[in-house]
Amino acid sequence: MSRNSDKPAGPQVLEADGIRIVFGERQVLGSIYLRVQTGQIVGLLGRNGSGKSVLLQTIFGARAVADASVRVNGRHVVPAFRHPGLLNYLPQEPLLPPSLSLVQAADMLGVDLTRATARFPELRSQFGRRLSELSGGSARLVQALLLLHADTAFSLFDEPFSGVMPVHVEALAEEMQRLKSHKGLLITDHRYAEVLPICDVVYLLHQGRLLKLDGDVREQLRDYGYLAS
Ligand SMILES: Nc1ncnc2c1ncn2[C@@H]1O[C@H](COP(=O)(O)OP(=O)(O)OP(=O)(O)O)[C@@H](O)[C@H]1O
Repeated sequence: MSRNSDKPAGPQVLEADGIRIVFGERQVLGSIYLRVQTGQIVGLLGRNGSGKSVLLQTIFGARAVADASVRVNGRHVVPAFRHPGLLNYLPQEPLLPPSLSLVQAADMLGVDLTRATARFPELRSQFGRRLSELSGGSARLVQALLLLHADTAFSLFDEPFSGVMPVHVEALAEEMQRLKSHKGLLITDHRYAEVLPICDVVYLLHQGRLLKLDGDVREQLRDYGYLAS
């Protein structure tokens, strides 16, 4: 992975707070403070509809929210996506144009496709195919790998494991752990059994509040009704 020479030498810290979102009568996000540092994988869990996607969209800058503060090393970066090399974001929906081949998609993101897929030999025969010609799970895997290997300080992943078969979920989780030395990752995914072991920090979004979980994370996830008791 090439690194931009103008990036700060030390760790970078992404912080978000002041994000308040109300839909109709319901406050989806209220009391939020989130911190991700380069070198960390941060997990964001929460029940369906708790606001995880909305939070990621807001941090990325795709959703304009009055008073939202997103900072990197204390510097205001709203909307964050406008800052070159700062962060990328995999939404729940497909991100890349389906007509692109894997080679073209990798070129567009400045990623070395051979290196990005080195641990996924099955993908090698598909380099010339369009994303639309891949299976749903393979297309999801390729997009997650390309964003992971792209030269940004942070990556935000909304359900990167969705539809990906178990053997590749494991390999993708390992790849995330390997690459976190280069960047900070914020991941939300209901595959908690795969997410928890790779996380340095786990947050739970519950009734508009973002709770940082310490100690017995699974017990707290049960207490808050995310896991069955
Ligand atoms: N444009 C909108 N208008 C009204 N309500 C919305 C809008 N966008 C999101 N919501 C509501 O905000 C809440 C949070 O949605 P969000 O997609 O962030 O949840 P989530 O935690 O990502 O859920 P899931 O785990 O199902 O993906 C939901 O109740 C959703 O219906």
